[in-house]
Amino acid sequence: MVFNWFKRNKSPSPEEQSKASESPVIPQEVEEVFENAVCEEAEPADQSPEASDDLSSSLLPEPAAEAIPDVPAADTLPQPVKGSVPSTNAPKSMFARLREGLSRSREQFTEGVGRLVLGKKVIDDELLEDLEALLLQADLGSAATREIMSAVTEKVRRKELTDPAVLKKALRSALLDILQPRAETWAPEKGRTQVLMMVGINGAGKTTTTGKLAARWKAEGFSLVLAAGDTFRAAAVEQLQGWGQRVQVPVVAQGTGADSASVIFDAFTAARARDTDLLIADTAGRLHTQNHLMEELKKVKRVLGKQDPDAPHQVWLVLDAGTGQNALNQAQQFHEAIGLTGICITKLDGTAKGGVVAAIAKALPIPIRYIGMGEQVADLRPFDPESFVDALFAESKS
Ligand SMILES: Nc1nc2c(ncn2[C@@H]2O[C@H](COP(=O)(O)OP(=O)(O)OP(=O)(O)O)[C@@H](O)[C@H]2O)c(=O)[nH]1
Repeated sequence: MVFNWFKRNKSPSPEEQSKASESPVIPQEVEEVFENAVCEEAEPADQSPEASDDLSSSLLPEPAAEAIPDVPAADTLPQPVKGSVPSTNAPKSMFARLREGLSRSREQFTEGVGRLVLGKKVIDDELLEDLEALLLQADLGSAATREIMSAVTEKVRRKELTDPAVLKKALRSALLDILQPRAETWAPEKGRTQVLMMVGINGAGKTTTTGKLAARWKAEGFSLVLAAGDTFRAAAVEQLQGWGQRVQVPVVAQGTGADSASVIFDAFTAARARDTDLLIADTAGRLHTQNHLMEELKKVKRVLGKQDPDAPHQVWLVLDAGTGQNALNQAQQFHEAIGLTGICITKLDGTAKGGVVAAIAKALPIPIRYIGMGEQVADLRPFDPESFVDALFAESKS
């Protein structure tokens, strides 16, 4: 029976299980769980009182009521751009979407620069001061602002930049210098089960990003399992199950209040047993200032490490761009606590604070993996500095 395995194995904690054996023996039931889980149609949930207890641990249950966006084919998704391929090579609709998504940030930043230079004949100290204030207002943060200002000021001093009308070009290039070192794509590999842990504060977009990534990689031919490690918010489990249903990816879940490390540990055991390429583990939202909750994340890491010393292979922080400079604090503190290997910046579509991407890129040596600018699967795009900057500096009307 699909739903019984986790119940029968609830008693030993992950730590106890891993003590028992370095390479855990995979019970036959796990195989059965997967055989059932990967079927095209999920079994209808048994509503009897007896069965309802078993439903606390489940794979591919009923879809969540919440609407999950349609999953497009892999070749229609925005692809990572390697090297410095000009972004103008990207399909127009995708660039248009990016440009549209960044419209509020563009108004704040680029159009702000346009207003500053309007009618100016020379780049003087007053203009440079106003520019500095504008960069800070656009949430670029002090370190990125300093770097951009020193690049611009140096060009002005050397008389390489005299015309206010070409200031945007200099800004574009300085911004690109900050962003380019953070563009590093990552994708699952065939041949070993990797774990990607998603972390972040409440509502940043962890569950949604987990679902979108699963849709992308499933469409690219990878096998996946999702772990509903957010055992705190009941709706998060349903939300992830809805994504699992939609993209036909098994979801390992237990009831609300279950031990998150245990859920993720079980999911990893099951994923390894089936040679699944990737386990994506969603986790509960937590403030970077809540030490006990940060300890919980460390426990998840520890427990996974007992099955595979390299696990979790990736730990990605999901940041809501709208939190502006606070996103920078979140990134710094999550990185200090658990060591991040990637950042996803969501909700760029709803904010004028897109400059925070530069603030994060400058402050932390962590790749920015994906940016989100909408609810659809295709709105989560691999981070490509060239097209990001192009979209930010695009003319409003074209
Ligand atoms: N506009 C927009 N909305 C987004 C984006 N990414 C996520 N969202 C929305 O943000 C809301 C919160 O997303 P969730 O994925 O539930 O966030 P979470 O981090 O899992 O939340 P907790 O479980 O409470 O910690 C949802 O309504 C998402 O649809 C984005 O890039 N743009």
